[in-house]
Amino acid sequence: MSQPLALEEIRQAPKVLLHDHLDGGLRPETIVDLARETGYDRLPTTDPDALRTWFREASDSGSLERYLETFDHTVGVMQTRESLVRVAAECAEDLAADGVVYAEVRYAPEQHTQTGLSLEEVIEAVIEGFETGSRGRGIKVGTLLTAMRHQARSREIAELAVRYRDVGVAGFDIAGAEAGYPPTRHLDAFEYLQRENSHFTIHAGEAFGLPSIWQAIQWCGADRLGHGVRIIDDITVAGDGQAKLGRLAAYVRDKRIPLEMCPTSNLQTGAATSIAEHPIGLLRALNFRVTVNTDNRLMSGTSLSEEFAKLSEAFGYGWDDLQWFTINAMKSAFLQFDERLALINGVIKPGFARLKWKA
Ligand SMILES: O=c1[nH]cnc2c1ncn2[C@@H]1O[C@H](CO)[C@@H](O)[C@H]1O
Ligand SMILES: [Zn+2]
Repeated sequence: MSQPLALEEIRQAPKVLLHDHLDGGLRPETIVDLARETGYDRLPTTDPDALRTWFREASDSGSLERYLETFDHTVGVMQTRESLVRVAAECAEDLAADGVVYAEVRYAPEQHTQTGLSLEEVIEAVIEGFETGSRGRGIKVGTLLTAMRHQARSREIAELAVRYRDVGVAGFDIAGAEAGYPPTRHLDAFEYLQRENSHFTIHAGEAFGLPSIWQAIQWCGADRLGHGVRIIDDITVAGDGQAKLGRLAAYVRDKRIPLEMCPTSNLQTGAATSIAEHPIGLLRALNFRVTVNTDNRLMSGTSLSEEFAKLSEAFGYGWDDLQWFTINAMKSAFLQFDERLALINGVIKPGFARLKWKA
């Protein structure tokens, strides 16, 4: 196995991030500032370093439901226009500093109306923050509007995703606890989006298995799968190493349905046991359209470069593999084809060529 790629070098590579939650990536210092400014008094600690550690440890429970409880604090300080603008701007800055050239960042507008903001005000504040934070930094950021799967506002949020699609919103998603809240609960929202020629991804196959993935694709028509790790349950590997794909796994692979994989997050919620045993290794070897993502940089104490560094160490991935994941992600973006092509040919390929030439 070759030498793992160094983190500092991976940071130089032009990367693409499709699955990152706005309320899962705040800087601890900012949480403390915003709590003070907005009168939020339920933080477990007001020391930024201790807070950073608290989020990571509290997210390590092995259960998605408990993992999601930590979001009370980030969502709690994101209830004003100013805080949303700041969090979005800093998100763009942090991703750009990590070498991300294109990102789709998601959040649930319905969670940010506790002190009276309208859904439109929330969406406009986040778009403004991303514009400010991206300017001059060589990054383009689109947003995905998420509806919470245990709530009943998905149709309304889907309509907003369509209304704002040409001005900063790239698509739609559903998130939250998966068990007990199947994607078909929100079928009307997905059917509406399909009639509107709109794009969406669905968190599926993370805490719940194949039925969730099957519904997301065959009932709801998802363009991409958030996580999708449990597709592994439809693949058997024989003693001689030959893999046999069931009908659903074959469909996902043959239709080139993008999997937004988030390795570290999966270890924390119990969806995988270690990076080395993470299904991403097999799925990449079988040529599924795998992409690498962060999910929640704060809860997982990670960045996209760090996710790649861990994978390089566990699976021996080199520059060609990283470029493959990156081009997969760019091909899967909710962005016009000509813009995707321009980024692949004008930014990603030349960027990786420089790194390969140096190596
Ligand atoms: O990995 C995940 N699986 C399911 N839901 C998630 C995950 N990460 C975050 N959220 C949920 O999405 C909301 C909007 O960003 C967050 O508030 C959190 O509740
Ligand atoms: Zn997620």
